[in-house]
Amino acid sequence: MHRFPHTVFVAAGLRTPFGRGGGALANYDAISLSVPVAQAMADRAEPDLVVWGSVIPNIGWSNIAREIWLDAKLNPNVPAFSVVLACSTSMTAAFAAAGMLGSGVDLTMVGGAEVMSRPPIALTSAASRRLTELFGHDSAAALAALRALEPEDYVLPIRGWANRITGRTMGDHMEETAKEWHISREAQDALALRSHQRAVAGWDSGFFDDLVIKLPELERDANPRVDTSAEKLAALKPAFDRTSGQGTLTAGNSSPITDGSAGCWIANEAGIARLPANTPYLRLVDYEIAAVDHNEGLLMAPSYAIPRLLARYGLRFDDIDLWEIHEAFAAQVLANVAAIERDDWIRSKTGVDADFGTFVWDRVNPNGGSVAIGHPFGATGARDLSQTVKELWSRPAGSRAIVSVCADGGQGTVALLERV
Ligand SMILES: CC(=O)CC(=O)SCCNC(=O)CCNC(=O)[C@H](O)C(C)(C)COP(=O)(O)OP(=O)(O)OC[C@H]1O[C@@H](n2cnc3c(N)ncnc32)[C@H](O)[C@@H]1OP(=O)(O)O
Repeated sequence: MHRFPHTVFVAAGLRTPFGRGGGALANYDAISLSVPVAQAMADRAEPDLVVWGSVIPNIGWSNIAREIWLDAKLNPNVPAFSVVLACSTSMTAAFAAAGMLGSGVDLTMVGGAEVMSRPPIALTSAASRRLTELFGHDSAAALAALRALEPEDYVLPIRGWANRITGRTMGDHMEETAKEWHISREAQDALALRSHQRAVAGWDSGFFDDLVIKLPELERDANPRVDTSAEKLAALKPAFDRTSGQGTLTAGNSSPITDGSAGCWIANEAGIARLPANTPYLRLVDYEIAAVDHNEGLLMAPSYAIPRLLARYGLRFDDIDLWEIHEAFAAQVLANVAAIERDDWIRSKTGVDADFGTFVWDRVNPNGGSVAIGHPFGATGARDLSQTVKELWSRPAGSRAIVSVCADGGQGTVALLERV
């Protein structure tokens, strides 16, 4: 079975080091933080198309992909467009680019960025209507109205990283899902500790050296902690449910506020041949995008997408050599895996009637995940893809990987990759 009419490859790209919110990269914006990534990647090969995205809206631009490319002073004849699908933004950029290969588009640069340190402050529709009407006719009155703005005239579009419809944060939603799936604090902290230990080991062993560019302000991811431990994680107070005594999500087992930009390559055979000879790449066999109602769990869509994707190829858990699962929260990884381990749940929710066997936990995120590395929304998919490509590149031909990224809005993207 083939998803695409042609063979599609994902090749490892580059990213910035990921900075802590309010830290070394806080003075960048999503464009300026992506420029060095685009330049470093274009030094390796000029793409035929650029697809990029950033989740937090910015009033100063709309097509961020084109702005990055032009600010990077690269060939203006290369087209560029933007996509947004919450935390699955750069996964979606990859899928969009894969579908556009052919007819002169052989090599595409895809990715995303987020500067979570600087969420923009906007005005309500009513306040901006008042001002724009005045600015057209009476500048003095407009300036007076500007000075008279009240706190209720302002909007923080990403208020505490909240879902627009429910007004509740991602953490609030996940806390509810964790309770529903009986995900223990101990299991969450254990996953978080593993994430940090593996990310630190990945840096120490040089795994990240050719995946991450250096910036003057930061040369290595700032979030992975050498100084964390099971005891320190257990001592942290709940971050979202602070009052019931039942809260289990903490600053330690949640992905932190992060700044970063990441890219990778999507190409056909002709495009892969244009990359430097030592560039690792995998075949993008297929992908699945799922969407669920909020009440099913805001971050639970991967558990709908994964069974559908595995069943399409008759694969069982054991056939997947590497699972790269975005860790929005440790609890979200655990809840999604708990769901796909239950045959009855899979059957009733997805219509897939299959026995996938036993989930192999030690194949998950061998070089750390978003809890330790950080999660700049738009960049996470491209980071996950590059990390997967690099890891599976050292495995035998035929090895397979699943990359899974949950997203606000009850959506999720999952890719099936294979070492050729
Ligand atoms: C959006 C989508 O489409 C899908 C998704 O991915 S959903 C996920 C999106 N992302 C989010 O929602 C972000 C979630 N995270 C957050 O909101 C915030 O990080 C948070 C509220 C959980 C914590 O914020 P915070 O309190 O400012 O964190 P921070 O100051 O770093 O840590 C608090 C304390 O815990 C400590 N700590 C954190 N991690 C630790 C660890 N691993 N070990 C030991 N201590 C740790 C810190 O040192 C700090 O201690 P002090 O107060 O003594 O300095």
